[in-house]
Amino acid sequence: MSDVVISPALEGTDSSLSEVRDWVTLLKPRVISLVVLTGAVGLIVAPGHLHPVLAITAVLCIALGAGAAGALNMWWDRDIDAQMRRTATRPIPAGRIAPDAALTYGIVLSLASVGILGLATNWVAAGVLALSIAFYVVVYTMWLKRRTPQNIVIGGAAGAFPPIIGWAAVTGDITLAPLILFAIIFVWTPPHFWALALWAHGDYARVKVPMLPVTHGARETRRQILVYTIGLVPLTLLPGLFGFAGPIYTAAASLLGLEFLRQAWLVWRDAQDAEGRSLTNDAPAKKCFRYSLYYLAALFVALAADRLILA
Ligand code: HEM
Ligand SMILES: CC(C)=CCC/C(C)=C/CC/C(C)=C/COP(=O)(O)OP(=O)(O)O
Repeated sequence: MSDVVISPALEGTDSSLSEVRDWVTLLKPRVISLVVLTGAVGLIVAPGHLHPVLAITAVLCIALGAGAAGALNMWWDRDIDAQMRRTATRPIPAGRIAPDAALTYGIVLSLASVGILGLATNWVAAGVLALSIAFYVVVYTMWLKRRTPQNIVIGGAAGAFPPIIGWAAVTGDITLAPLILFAIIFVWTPPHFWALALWAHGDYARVKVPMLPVTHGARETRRQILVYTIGLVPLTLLPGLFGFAGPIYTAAASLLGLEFLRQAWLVWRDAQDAEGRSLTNDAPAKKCFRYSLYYLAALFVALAADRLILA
């Protein structure tokens, strides 16, 4: 067996690489990917034309703004993140990034994303980006998250703004169509998050964050997931009914919606003990959470495909 000798120069590269990785982690890159997709689709389906360079700049600003909001969320939540298994290794609780540095980073990136978007497109889009950052950081993270189980119902609006931002970047205004896209993400968020909270509730209970499964139990959470999903599916048919999406989107929304209903139904029907706790290690809830991500991505891709193919 040969010993691997790492030269000091390579060690340096290694540590600066992991430092870069930590700064990227602060932006919650995996969550951002779906935010970027919904924002980009808002931009694609909006009537009118934006120069490709400006369109790419707008999408990058949405990503940067959402990432900055994620960094500010992690700065504020560093105390509870340190105590939750899922979040304890994040850069701030693990001591790899100083809280003050993360705060500065989040503020600078927020200002930069809003400023650049305003200069590159218009101040309606930039204003909605600023609003969504404020909604996620102030309304959800600082105010509602630790106070009420309705935290993600109200605070979830933050993540529903990106299609409006994309649309407004092209048109400079906000009409019924982007508001419907907002409503779809708004109603999608509770089943998305509560499916995860069903099996992560131990973490939330430990840090006294009043997520629905902690305050109202697993059975009520399953019921709410089903109720919101039943509300969501007809909402996703509105783009077709209002004439800004065609048959590709409507067919996709129907099929994807039926599967989401089936997943939510299986969560509701999951084998439970007397208190409604899962006897299957929350297998249906885990599947439903994963499906929620696939669902929203596929729905928005179908909307864009409809517009690009049938245009
Ligand atoms: C207040 C509303 C929301 C809450 C509380 C929430 C919560 C969560 C949580 C706790 C996770 C687990 C992964 C992690 O540790 O980061 C997660 C994953 C995810 N969320 Fe949400 N979410 C919300 C809204 C959204 C929205 C609006 C989107 C995009 C449109 C989104 C996209 C995603 C994606 C893509 C993942 C998977 C990340 C991965 O693969 O690790 N979420 N969400
Ligand atoms: C344009 C813009 C600002 C978009 C961002 C909006 C957005 C996607 C918000 C929700 C994302 C999310 C992972 C929330 C969870 O926060 P949490 O604190 O409950 O989760 P955690 O415990 O994993 O930190």
